[in-house]
Amino acid sequence: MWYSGIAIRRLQQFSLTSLKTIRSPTHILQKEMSTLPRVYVTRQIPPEGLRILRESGQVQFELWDSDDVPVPRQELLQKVKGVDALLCVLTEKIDAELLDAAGPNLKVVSTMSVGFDHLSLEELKKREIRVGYTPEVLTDAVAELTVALLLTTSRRLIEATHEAKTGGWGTWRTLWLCGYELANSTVGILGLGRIGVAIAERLAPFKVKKFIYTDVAPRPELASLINAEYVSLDELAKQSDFLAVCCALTPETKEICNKDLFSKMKNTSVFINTSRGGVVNQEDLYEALSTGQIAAAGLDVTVPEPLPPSHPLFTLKNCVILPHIASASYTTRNAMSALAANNLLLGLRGEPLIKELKL
Ligand SMILES: O=CC(=O)O
Repeated sequence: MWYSGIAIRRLQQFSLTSLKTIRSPTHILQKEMSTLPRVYVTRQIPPEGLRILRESGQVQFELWDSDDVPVPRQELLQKVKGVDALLCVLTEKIDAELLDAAGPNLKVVSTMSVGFDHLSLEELKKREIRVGYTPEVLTDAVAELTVALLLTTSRRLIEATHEAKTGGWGTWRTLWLCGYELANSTVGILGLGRIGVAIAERLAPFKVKKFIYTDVAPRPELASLINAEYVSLDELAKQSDFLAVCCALTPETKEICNKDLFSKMKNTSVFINTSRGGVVNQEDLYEALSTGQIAAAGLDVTVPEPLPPSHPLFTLKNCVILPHIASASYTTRNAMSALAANNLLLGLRGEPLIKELKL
C-alpha cells in the first residue's frame, strides 16, 4: 500500500464534495501519486516521522508495517526496486546487493540511528547516494541509560533484587553484595564525542576524581567541557576504575576491547559498553569476567543481537546485559524518527540534510 500526503488531503476533500462534480477522482490521484518520489520505510517507525512523510505532500511511501519483526531480506530487496529514497533502521544491511536491487533512482538513505555500521559507506559514496543519520537528538537518552547501566552493574542491583526475591536475603551482612563506588574514581571514556561528554557531565556530581579518554587524536574542545585528560589506550585500561565505551564501530575499532585491553585493567574495574557489540571480543570479555580479571561488565549491545539466552555471558552474575535500549525513551525515539524523515525529504529536494554523513 502506497501512502501519499496529497492523496490523503484529496480523499478528505472528496468526502466533502459531491463526487458527481469531480470526474474520475481515482484517476487524478493515481496520476499525482505516480509522479511523486517513491520511498520505502523499512519499519513501523514512531508516529512523528510517519506524520512528517505523510503530511509533506512530497513523497509516496510504503512501509514494512511492523515494529516486532524486521523486514525479511528478500522482501526488502523486492520493495526497494526503483525507489528514490529509503528510510531504514539499524537492523537493515545497506550494502552493494541492496543498492544494486534499488537501482539508479535511489538518491537518499536516511537511517533512524546515530550508528552507521550497517551502512556500506563506500558503496553509497560510489553511487553518490546521500546519507542522513540521527546524532544529537539521542545524546541525553543514551547518556542517562549509560549511567543507569553503570550504577546497576557496579552496585550489583540485578543480583541484589534477585537475592531479595528468591530467599537469598538473610541477615544484614558486612560484605554481602558490595560493589564499587564512583566517588574518588577515575572514569575512562573510549571514544570521546557528544555522548561521552554527556555521560561525564552526569557522572561528575558523583564526585568522580578524574576523567580520562582516548580517541584517534586528542579532542581538546570536547575534553575541556569535562576537564578530561587525553591518554593512550594502554593508560586508559590501566587507570580506569570505570571504562565506558562510546566509540563508533569501524574497521579500526572492531574488537578493540580484547584480551590485551582487559589484561591491563584493574581487577576492580567495571567495563560498560553502550556503543556497538562489535567493538568487544566477547570470548575475551567472558574470560576476563569469569576469571576475575575485571570486576564486572554492563552491556547494552552485543554480537549478535538478540544475544541467544544460551550465550555464556548470560551465565555470569557480574555481567548485566540489556537488549540495546540506550536511546529508548518515547521523546527520543520520536525525535529520531522525525529527524530521519526530515533528512530524507531534504535530500530528495537536493537541499543540505539536517544531519548528513560526509562520505
Ligand atoms: O544504537 C542506536 C543508534 O545507533 O541509534
